[in-house]
Amino acid sequence: MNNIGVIGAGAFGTALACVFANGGNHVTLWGRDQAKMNAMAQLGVNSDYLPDLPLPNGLLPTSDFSRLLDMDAILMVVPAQHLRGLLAQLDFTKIPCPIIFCAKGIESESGKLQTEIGNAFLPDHDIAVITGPGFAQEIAGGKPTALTIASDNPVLGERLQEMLSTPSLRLYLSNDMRGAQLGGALKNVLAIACGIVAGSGLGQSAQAALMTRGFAETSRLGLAMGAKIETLSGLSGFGDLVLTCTSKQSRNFSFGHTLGRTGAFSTGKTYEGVATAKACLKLAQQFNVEMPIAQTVADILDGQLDVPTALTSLMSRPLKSEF
Ligand SMILES: NC(=O)C1=CN([C@@H]2O[C@H](COP(=O)(O)OP(=O)(O)OC[C@H]3O[C@@H](n4cnc5c(N)ncnc54)[C@H](OP(=O)(O)O)[C@@H]3O)[C@@H](O)[C@H]2O)C=CC1
Ligand SMILES: O=C(CO)COP(=O)(O)O
Repeated sequence: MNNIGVIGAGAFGTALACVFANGGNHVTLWGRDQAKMNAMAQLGVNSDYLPDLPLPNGLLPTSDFSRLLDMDAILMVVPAQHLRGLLAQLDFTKIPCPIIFCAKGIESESGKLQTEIGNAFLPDHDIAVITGPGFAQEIAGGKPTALTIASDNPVLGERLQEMLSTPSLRLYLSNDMRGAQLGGALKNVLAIACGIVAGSGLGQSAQAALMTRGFAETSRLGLAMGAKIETLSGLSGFGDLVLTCTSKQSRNFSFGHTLGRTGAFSTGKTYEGVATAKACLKLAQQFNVEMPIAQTVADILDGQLDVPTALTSLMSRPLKSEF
């Protein structure tokens, strides 16, 4: 039994907290809003994000950061654009345990990955990444899920894999944190694109084409940035792309679907692909890689392209060889 901390009490943080508690661990789930965390502790449910799932025994919701002093590992599960602000506020000097980054996004202003931001604030901490195909609702409900745990340090990676795997959550080990994060972040941009195509009624053939060419785009950027093709083709890349680009359970896909169907931009939920589309363009430029799908999504989101024009321009690009 381990002491596991989770920072970020949204859908995914709560789901991970549930699965670790159901696996027999002591879990402390930290959220920034005291009233919400008190209500969660009293009612035994996260009414805002996972209202249908009672919290298991062994899970302590709190807004008191000092409750995280004695953890074996802490998972950071706040949306990617808010990681920097949160790390600037929280003091980890008395918390020496490994920190695991779980958000799927790239910081739009800087083009930085979560671990790059993490390293800047926590240079002395061991760090790792958890990512891969899994919806919070299903994970929290104990449905079987396989995710990737990535760390540069193989000893740490194995220790965390052992510590955090449970009967319903199978963690596969990787030493490619960069590839794992890129795959998880870019699939959200592609899910918006696939949602637009589906919502516009263009058919599943177009969706398959977009997913495949989107994967080619992800691989081009990933390889240019030093990621491994095995990682990009694994759970954290191809696996999550398949899940997210084909399911209305995905917020990013649904965002795109509504946009394609009605022309309206949804608000009020975490749509990581929106900010990450912008970040992709920075990285594409920096690494001199062509990313026409990410560019098109970013242009639509910026209001520079309407959906019909965007689709025509993608289809009328110069003909080229597949590889
Ligand atoms: N949901 C899912 O199925 C999965 C999500 N992920 C990833 O996990 C990450 C988190 O997503 P998810 O939990 O679903 O998001 P949610 O929208 O469900 O929850 C967001 C959480 O972040 C907190 N938060 C928002 N803004 C800030 C801020 N400025 N500072 C501190 N905390 C903040 C919210 O707190 P408050 O309630 O107080 O606003 C809330 O606890 C994303 O990167 C997502 O891609 C990964 C796999 C699956
Ligand atoms: O990352 C996810 C599934 O693996 C969840 O996707 P959404 O953020 O689009 O809901």
